[in-house]
Amino acid sequence: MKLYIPGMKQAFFVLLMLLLPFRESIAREPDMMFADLADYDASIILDIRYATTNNFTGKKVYPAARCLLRRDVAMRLLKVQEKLRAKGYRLIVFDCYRPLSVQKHFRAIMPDYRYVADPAKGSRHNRGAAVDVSLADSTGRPLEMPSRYDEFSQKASRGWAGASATARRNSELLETAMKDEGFEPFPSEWWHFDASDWELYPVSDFPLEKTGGCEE
Ligand SMILES: C[C@@H](N)C(=O)N[C@H](C)C(=O)O
Ligand SMILES: [Zn+2]
Repeated sequence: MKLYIPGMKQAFFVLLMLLLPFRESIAREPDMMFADLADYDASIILDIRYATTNNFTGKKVYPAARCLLRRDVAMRLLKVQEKLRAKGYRLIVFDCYRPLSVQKHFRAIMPDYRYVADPAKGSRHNRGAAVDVSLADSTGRPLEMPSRYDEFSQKASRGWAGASATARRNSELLETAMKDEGFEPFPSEWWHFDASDWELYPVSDFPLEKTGGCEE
């Protein structure tokens, strides 16, 4: 026996139409998971300064020297490393995901938007969508750059005219490699790069634990 309900076909069609945009939004949903870079590539040099006293605060701020990034952002950074290694270079990573509470602490010490983002808006680091990086040669020796990391002065600005030719060439090499994989250079800091789709990711404040804790 065939069951026939009047208007059934039309109702099915309307339901389908209602569900289509929902399906599209699922397809566009970004990957919110965090990845620990060390789980993927041991050739990237981790020099997580905020896990040491060698940073602009003079204090150890992170309990662990880890680079956590949104998974897709981490995959892009791995591609940068792969391409650089083929040319005889390696990435040095200074900072990745940074909890919002740490951003507030930094901002209290350095209240200048050119060097520390406003925690009211959230840094792209707080979203797991920014990295502070430099370059080393294949043996791990850091390359000359226009300034020290977190040197909050005009020396850190991209295209600073006072940089040596070598430092300029090295920072341009880094910039090109990062841009090629979808990272945007930050004008006042040669080391800082934002994932171009950073807006997709929410600001987070989970602590950087010694292990685990890779979720929002
Ligand atoms: C603090 C410095 N390393 C940095 O990452 N600055 C940018 C602007 C930020 O806070 O997002
Ligand atoms: Zn940064």
